[in-house]
Amino acid sequence: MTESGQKFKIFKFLKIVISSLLIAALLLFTIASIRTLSLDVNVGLQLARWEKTNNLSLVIDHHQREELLANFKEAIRIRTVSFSEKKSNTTALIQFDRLLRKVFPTVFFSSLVHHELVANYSHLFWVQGSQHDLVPYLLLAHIDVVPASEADGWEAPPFSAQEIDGFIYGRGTIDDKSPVMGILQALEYLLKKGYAPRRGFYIGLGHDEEVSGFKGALNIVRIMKQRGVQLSFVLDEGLAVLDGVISGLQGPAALIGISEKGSATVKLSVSMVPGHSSMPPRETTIGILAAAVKRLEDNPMPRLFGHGPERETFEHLAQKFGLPMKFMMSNLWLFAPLLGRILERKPDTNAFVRTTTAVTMFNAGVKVNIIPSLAEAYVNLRIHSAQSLKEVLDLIQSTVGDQRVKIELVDGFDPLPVSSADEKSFGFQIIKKTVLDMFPTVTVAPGICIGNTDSRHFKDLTNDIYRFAPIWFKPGDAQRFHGINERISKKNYEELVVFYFSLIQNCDIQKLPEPHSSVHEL
Ligand SMILES: N[C@@H](Cc1ccccc1)C(=O)O
Ligand SMILES: CCCCCC(=O)O
Ligand SMILES: [Zn+2]
Ligand SMILES: [Zn+2]
Repeated sequence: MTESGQKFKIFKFLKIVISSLLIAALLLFTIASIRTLSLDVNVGLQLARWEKTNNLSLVIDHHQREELLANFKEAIRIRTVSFSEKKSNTTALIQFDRLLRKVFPTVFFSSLVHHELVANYSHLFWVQGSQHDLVPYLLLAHIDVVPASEADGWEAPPFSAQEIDGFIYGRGTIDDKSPVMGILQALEYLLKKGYAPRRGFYIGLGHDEEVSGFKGALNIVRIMKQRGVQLSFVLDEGLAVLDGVISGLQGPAALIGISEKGSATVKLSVSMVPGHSSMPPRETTIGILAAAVKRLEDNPMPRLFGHGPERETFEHLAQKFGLPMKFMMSNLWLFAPLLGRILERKPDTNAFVRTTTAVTMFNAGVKVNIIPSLAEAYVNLRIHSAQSLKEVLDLIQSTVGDQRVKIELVDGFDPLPVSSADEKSFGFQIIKKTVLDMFPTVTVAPGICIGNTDSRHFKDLTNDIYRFAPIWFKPGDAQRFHGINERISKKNYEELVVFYFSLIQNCDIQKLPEPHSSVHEL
């Protein structure tokens, strides 16, 4: 072959190689832009700036992981105890404010974030979104904790944040400082990475949730109402990931609270003329009140299992039970009464069955040789969604059945409205997606929050209030709530940070995809 013939052949070969490379490059670019476009539609702009990820270790290094745990421990050590509506540890609340400013500088100095103190010790953050037509949401948590005494049997001092077997022990580790610190830590990392939300959102941190929220949360609501704020949804503390807690349930279940029980705190009192204990009446004030309290405990409120949002919970979870429970849960129309009798056997599942009655305080007597002039007891009830506050008070009246016992309602409210949880429910689906992205084996179901939260104050600002944090509860862990040895594993705390880290990004979605697609494709 002549030299020119060879050159021509080489030229032709090169031409083919270059054009195929160009076609391949074009093809790759097209695929990548379709994927980015589709993901962009689903998860917002930040992909353009940096890859969205659920994996914290892709975002932070080992040193930062140590740092986030140190920040959390420091928060636990500050004794932000609420004793009563009138008595809080304000020094600790001020210390806590200083801690937040110290460990989350990017949050406090970002031009995207507006921070204000509310009622001196609560915090309201507004994180501006680039797309003003997207309705904002609220992440809610509380700084205050209930009292704790090491003498009650703690394995580690309740404000030490001591590590034992990978768990951080302390009051507030689950209720509610892990969400407080988890939300802000997630935002700190997002802002540091150059993330800017499309959908604006609020972060509310109340300082008196454990004693009603009338100063913190209620003032945050007042400010929001003054500014005409409407919310897409609220996510507050509440239910969790239950793993082995509901007997017979195969695998962990993330229950997202779509309502919460009502509450009533009732004061019972008996008074009579005091006297010398050497000449006692047949019954003293203590005896009369004790008998009344005993009648309340011996006559629990009626079983209402299946008449509230718990119905949806068990219908969602039915497939995760073995027979016969699966059959029974799929036919609650027939088996609800029987299931109620099964679930009422344990305190944490009895709370799904009825209005619960807890005698929590009993005070009487001043001296061993004086007939007590006054005996007082407080009863705390959490009202099932199918009952009203008035019905409960009437039942207490009839059960006590003794004119000598004075009955007073200290504070109370009806069960809360039920939030949406269908495939069109933005907040529910975003929370569900975020949970499933992190814990693919978990079953997500709507649930009734058996305790009460600050979120109830926000019911005029949104129809959709959810009570959930991805805190992992094994059997017995529910007793740590307001109990002894409250704790969270280091791993679970990091998961909380990732959860909020992902949730904030997932909320940038313009709108939910059509219902036919699985939640995972959001
Ligand atoms: N969250 C606490 C305190 C509280 C009680 C009642 C109403 C509101 C808040 C609880 O559920 O016990
Ligand atoms: C049990 C779920 C909510 C409890 C709220 C609290 O005790 O702070
Ligand atoms: Zn609490
Ligand atoms: Zn709480």
